[in-house]
Amino acid sequence: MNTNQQIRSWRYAEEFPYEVPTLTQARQQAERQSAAPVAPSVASLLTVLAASTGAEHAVEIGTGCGVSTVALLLGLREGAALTSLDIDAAHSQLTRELLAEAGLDKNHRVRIITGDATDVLPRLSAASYDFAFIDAGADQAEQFTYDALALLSPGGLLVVHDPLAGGAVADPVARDARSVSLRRLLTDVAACVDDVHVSLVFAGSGLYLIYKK
Ligand SMILES: C[S@@+](CC[C@H](N)C(=O)[O-])C[C@H]1O[C@@H](n2cnc3c(N)ncnc32)[C@H](O)[C@@H]1O
Repeated sequence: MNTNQQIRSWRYAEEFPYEVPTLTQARQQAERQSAAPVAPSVASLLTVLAASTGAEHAVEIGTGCGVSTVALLLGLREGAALTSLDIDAAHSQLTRELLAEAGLDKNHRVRIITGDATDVLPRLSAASYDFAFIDAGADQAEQFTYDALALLSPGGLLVVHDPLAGGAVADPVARDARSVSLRRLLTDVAACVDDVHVSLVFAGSGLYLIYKK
């Protein structure tokens, strides 16, 4: 495939997903609050991954205004638990209201926690989650990834959003602290071949999938 065909195919894939009204509502709210939501391609992938892994205990870092939260709940089986963290109380509250309005908090055990993931993640039970999603910005992504890996039980899946920091990581001349930290994260985790399977996926802003053996 040449570069033009790749760009055309990427655009087609990005515009492909159909979103249910609750996701559209969450997306509009996120845009009003400037809490950049995951792209439709990422939301649809999260739903498929949450459903296909059969996850029972999921954790999300970076609730924002709930686009990824809704996408995860659409895929999680009935009765599954989702703990979602955000440092911003207004984002947490808007997401709680959205989930209640859509009835998405009825068939799952949902906890929306307001707090800094730096403090909250070490207090969650280690090796007790089978799905984790990180979308709380590039600055702390490296630390949150290792914290989230400690929360996963063997067989669990960790999904890190935007691991290429909007393209900076792939730019060989970018030497800023974020790009260096994310490149180190990608390569260090991938090198742990006895402990993980990894895949770098370019949907939306990109995803780093880490399966814990
Ligand atoms: C890009 S938004 C998340 C968007 C959301 N995943 C969605 O799809 O709608 C990033 C969120 O991470 C939160 N955040 C940033 N630093 C954090 C931290 N240290 N602990 C918890 N949340 C944090 C921000 O408040 C913001 O709501």
